Amino acid sequence: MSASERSVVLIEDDPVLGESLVQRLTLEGVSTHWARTLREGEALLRRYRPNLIVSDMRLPDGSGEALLTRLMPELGGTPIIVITAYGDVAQAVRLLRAGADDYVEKPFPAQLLLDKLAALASWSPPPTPPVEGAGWRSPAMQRLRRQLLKLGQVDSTVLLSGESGAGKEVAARELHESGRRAARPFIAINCAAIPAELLESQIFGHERGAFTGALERQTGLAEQAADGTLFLDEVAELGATAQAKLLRLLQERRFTRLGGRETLQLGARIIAASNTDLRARVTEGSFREDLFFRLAVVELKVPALRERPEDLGELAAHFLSHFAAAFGQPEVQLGAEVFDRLLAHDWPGNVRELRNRIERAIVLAEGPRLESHDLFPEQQPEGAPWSLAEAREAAESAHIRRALIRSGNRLGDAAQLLAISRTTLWERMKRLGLKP
Ligand SMILES: Nc1ncnc2c1ncn2[C@@H]1O[C@H](COP(=O)(O)OP(=O)(O)OP(=O)(O)O)[C@@H](O)[C@H]1O
Repeated sequence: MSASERSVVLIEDDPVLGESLVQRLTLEGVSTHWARTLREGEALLRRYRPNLIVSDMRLPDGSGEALLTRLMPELGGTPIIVITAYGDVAQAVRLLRAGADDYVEKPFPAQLLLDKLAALASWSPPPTPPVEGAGWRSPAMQRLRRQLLKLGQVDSTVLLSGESGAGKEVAARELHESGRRAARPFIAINCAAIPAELLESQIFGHERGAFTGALERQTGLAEQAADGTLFLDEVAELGATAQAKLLRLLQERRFTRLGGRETLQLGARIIAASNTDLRARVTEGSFREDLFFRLAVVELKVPALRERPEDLGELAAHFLSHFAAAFGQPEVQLGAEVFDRLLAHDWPGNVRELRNRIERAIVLAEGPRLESHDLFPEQQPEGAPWSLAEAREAAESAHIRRALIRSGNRLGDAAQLLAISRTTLWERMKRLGLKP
């Protein structure tokens, strides 16, 4: 992996430590996104898919342990290094057991973290599973599909609501692909992921010289969508200026590139989505009412995963076979009692959470069969307390397994990924009872 591909989300409130880590990491060619609070950290984690997460445990708005334990299963196989307070061994053990990969104790030299990072940052996310017809069995999803099919034949603007990860983008694509614009482009914009100052030029494009750095004319996404579909995800996050521009775009169906004179026609159909209650945003005054009514010509709700248990089995099977193949694993199966556990879970992160729990479990499980504790590591029964040495060994062997999977079980390549010699790898595997 080239250095430019490495990325880290750092959650650290200490300005001096944070700044020095960002500087060191940037110098090493790692692109670093720095959050100073848990809230910011959660937003960055959802926005980027970093190669590595580094998080302090004591933050102004709460405990990093609670955040990571909650998010870990949703983060797929992404390695996590936690920064713990000096001497808090119990916390380090708890975090390693829940799935963290390593920890550093405060205070620590930046170099120590960089060394740990070098060993872990070789992780790269596997390809996203295709959306291939799984997850539409339940009555609620069948009803939704019938509505999408009808809407594909007309041009009304549609607002999709539903919890994060429920499948709003999947529904938007289904509408597009089953409709009469299917052969045209489908362009998705995540309004929350693009900084406000860039959003306008992303949507409308710009002319050469429109602002400093605009060296070439750039067509915007509204133009690229042509007479296909423009999907605006997380519209609730648009600022006041962007809302005004979007309203004008919807009213006039015309726009100009930034710094341009030519008036262009909007040919695309608009689908918008929000995982927060847009009506409530209107009531509290942060979302324009006139824009809301323009967007919500037809409103559809994508049901949460907990409301459609009939879809769980099929989706789980779909993700299992995808990730097993992506990691070059032989067929992976679910243990007998796992299905009941899946049904009992509340799925706050919906289908995305299911996908990421399965991805993480396949990377970290010890055998070809996934058991409940592989999918829900944060809910392990306490049992006999682990010593720090045991927790470290478990994290180490999980990390070695990850390297073996990534290198197709070639010891030499895995050793290189782990930045250790072949002999050292061999000895560690023997000590940990791992088979190549
Ligand atoms: N039916 C499905 N089949 C396969 N994958 C699915 C399905 N539904 C959702 N997913 C996967 O779950 C993840 C979340 O889906 P999607 O992005 O559509 O959700 P969303 O509701 O738009 O989320 P957000 O509010 O965070 O933008 C994606 O990785 C998507 O591929």
